[in-house]
Amino acid sequence: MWVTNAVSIGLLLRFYPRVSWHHFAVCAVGMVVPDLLAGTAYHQVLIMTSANVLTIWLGWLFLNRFASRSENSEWLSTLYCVPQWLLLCQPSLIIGSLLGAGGLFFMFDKPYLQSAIFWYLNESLNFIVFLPVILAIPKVIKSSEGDLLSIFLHILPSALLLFVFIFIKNEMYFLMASILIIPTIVWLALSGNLFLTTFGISMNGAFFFMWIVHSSHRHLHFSENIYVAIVRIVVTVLALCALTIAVAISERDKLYSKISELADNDDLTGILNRRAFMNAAEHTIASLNKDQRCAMILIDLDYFKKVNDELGHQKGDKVLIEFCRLVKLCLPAKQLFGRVGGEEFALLLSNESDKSHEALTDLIVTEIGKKPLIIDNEPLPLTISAGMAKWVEGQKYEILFKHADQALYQAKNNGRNQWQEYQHNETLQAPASLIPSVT
Ligand SMILES: Nc1nc2c(ncn2[C@@H]2O[C@H](COP(=O)(O)OP(=O)(O)OP(=O)(O)O)[C@@H](O)[C@H]2O)c(=O)[nH]1
Repeated sequence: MWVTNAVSIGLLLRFYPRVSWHHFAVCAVGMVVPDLLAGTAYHQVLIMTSANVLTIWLGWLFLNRFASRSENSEWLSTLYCVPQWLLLCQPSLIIGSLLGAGGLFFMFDKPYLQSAIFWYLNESLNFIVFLPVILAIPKVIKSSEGDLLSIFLHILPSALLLFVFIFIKNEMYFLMASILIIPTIVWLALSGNLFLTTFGISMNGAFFFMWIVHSSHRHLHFSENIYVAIVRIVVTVLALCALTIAVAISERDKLYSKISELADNDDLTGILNRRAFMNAAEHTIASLNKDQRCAMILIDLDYFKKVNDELGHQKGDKVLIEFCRLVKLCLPAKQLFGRVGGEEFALLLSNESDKSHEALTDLIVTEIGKKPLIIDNEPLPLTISAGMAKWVEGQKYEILFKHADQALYQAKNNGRNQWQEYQHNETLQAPASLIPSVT
């Protein structure tokens, strides 16, 4: 029963703006039926259901109007949204619990007022345990794709605990389980995985819920109720801390990958910039063994200054973008491609045979030179020149780059629209397949 409020608000928020009064009515029915089945008095059911539906409606209204969402309207994507939920749900929780417990007090003249404290505490716990899960699941499941083994391994300890405690019907075990699981939740939170953290927290909520169901706290004295209330507050605060840590870590990771993407990629073309290409190429070259093959190709657009001068810098930018798109289409996966100068680009081909390095260089130069690029629906003839140098054992990045540059220089000197291979005896050889263009 208690759980339904948080789950209902979560679902209503997920399906906003399709929510209408029908949905609140369905929530009410969902609350009335279990109470009636449990044999609760009609008046009592009416008061409790009204208080619950009011809690849902107010909570939905407050969250919907005042809580922040990210640009793509996703919940649970900003750090401050976790404490924000709690804060925004407070009025609905307080009003709902006071009305529910107060109504019961006036109608039945029993000491129901102190149960307002329980009503409120239960709701707070549920809001932390269930609301984030409902709001986060569609998003975090998406982000966890491809990591199923890790999800399984993380979930396993919680699932085992749950299994064990379901079959041991002793209320103290449930309480112990909800405390024992806390290190697992902290571990999940520190891994920054929102999905697993919310899963762990909901497991914890389940243990705790079972403890409440199995325990006879409803008939305890006020001082014992206070003890139960303190345990609830501790569990609630721990769950909130874990959730906040997980959100903070996943936010930090997102920010970090955004920053490194901005730092490594060229603004205009999106491919690696000079520094990132050099770092990645140095790393690849250092990891090669003598049996592996690798080649550096430097590519330069022919007479690019003319494009800028005649058509403008903006068109020139579009040419660079389109050129990169075409090269990427020709490239096999995991090959490094970077912009190392204004209109100069570098490729590091590895894990291919010598033959295919040559074939690939030939393909790129021929493919781009043989058809005009289409820029703003207009054809624009463009040719490129390239220099290729094969890696030999022990060679460093700088030397390989210098050799490719020398071969490029030779290709330019030989009339452009062609590629040259650097020869270790310093003599350069023109491939027969390409005819130099006249521009
Ligand atoms: N549109 C645009 N032009 C750029 C960019 N970076 C460099 N350039 C231009 O690229 C041109 C390079 O000119 P040059 O070095 O003379 O080379 P080229 O005209 O291609 O002649 P060759 O390389 O000898 O065939 C210059 O006009 C630069 O302004 C850029 O990001 N966008």
